[in-house]
Amino acid sequence: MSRAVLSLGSNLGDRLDYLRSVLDGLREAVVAVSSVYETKPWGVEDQPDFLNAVCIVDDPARDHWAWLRAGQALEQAAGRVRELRWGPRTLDVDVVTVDGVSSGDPELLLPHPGTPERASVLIPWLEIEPNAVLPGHGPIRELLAALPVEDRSGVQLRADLRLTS
Ligand SMILES: Nc1ncnc2c1ncn2[C@@H]1O[C@H](COP(=O)(O)OP(=O)(O)OP(=O)(O)O)[C@@H](O)[C@H]1O
Ligand SMILES: Nc1nc2c(c(=O)[nH]1)N=C(CO)CN2
Repeated sequence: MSRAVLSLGSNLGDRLDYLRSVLDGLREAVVAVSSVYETKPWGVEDQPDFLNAVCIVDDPARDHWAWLRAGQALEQAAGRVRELRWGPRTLDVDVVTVDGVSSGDPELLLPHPGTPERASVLIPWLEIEPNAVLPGHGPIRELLAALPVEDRSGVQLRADLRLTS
């Protein structure tokens, strides 16, 4: 029933391993995975750089709430402690979009409202889905082009780090 775009982020501990834990945990549902990017922190700037990636998952048995719960369970398994909003974390899994679903529920806003401003989501997403459209906002290629150049240059491909073999 639902195909979702998930954004993955980590800036504490073994960052790559935490991102990998998501792909391991959702293995049977993963249909596409971006490269890994090293990104300058937005929101709270005085914190370590993040590794970010985007994956697309598809599972007829899961609805949008199930994707949120799956992401939260993986965050917990990574020992994530909720402290500061936009602060450092071992693992962050955000549900960016779920096909055909829009939601104003604060527990699960869809599409995720931060997406149009976040080069750390748009760049990896564009890599695996170049023609993607963010519902209510337009083609992600255009959203990315509209961001300040310094936002885009803060997102660097780490070709040496791989999530898949
Ligand atoms: N699309 C969504 N994906 C993930 N969490 C969401 C979404 N919409 C709302 N939430 C809610 O956001 C709450 C806070 O999530 P979290 O601590 O990851 O925020 P954050 O990563 O600091 O900020 P941001 O959501 O802006 O990236 C969660 O309890 C969750 O229920
Ligand atoms: N570059 C980057 N910055 C962030 C990120 C993230 O994933 N990437 N996540 C945050 C927590 O919401 C805060 N800031």
